[in-house]
Amino acid sequence: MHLTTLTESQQQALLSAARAAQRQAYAPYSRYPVGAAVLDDLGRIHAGCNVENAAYPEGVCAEASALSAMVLAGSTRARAVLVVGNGGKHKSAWTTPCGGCRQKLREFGAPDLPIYCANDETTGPSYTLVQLLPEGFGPDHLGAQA
Ligand SMILES: O=c1ccn([C@H]2C[C@H](O)[C@@H](CO)O2)c(=O)[nH]1
Repeated sequence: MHLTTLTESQQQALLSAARAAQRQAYAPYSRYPVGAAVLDDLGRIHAGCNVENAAYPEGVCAEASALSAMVLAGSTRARAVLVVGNGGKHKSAWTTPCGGCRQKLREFGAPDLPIYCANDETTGPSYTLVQLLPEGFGPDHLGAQA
């Protein structure tokens, strides 16, 4: 895999944390379990899974869940994110963060925040946050720093 900015041990830890989280997903409606893992500025990993709801819009994405765990643990800086979903084997089907989650990542990540895609069998492409959310609005616009 090509998580070049991370150590091999961090890569493997992110991947296994996200895969373990995916197995815990509560996705009875979409049947599309997702796991996410965030590496924070202290080198810690925080995982999350999607948690759906009978009132569909109340569902929470895996990335949002992982970011909440990071904030709960006392960090507001994400250094890398890995998302695991099984959309299919075609390149276009890799699970990338939804629009809302791209904005949530913008709150806690630099423009070059690496976002890695994987499924439960293999790893996929990676992107930077600015690639997925160009010209995004963030804390800096408000004179704030997360
Ligand atoms: O990056 C993504 C994409 C989708 N989902 C969830 C939302 C919903 O529960 C299910 C289907 O969209 O997958 C995530 O958690 N993260």
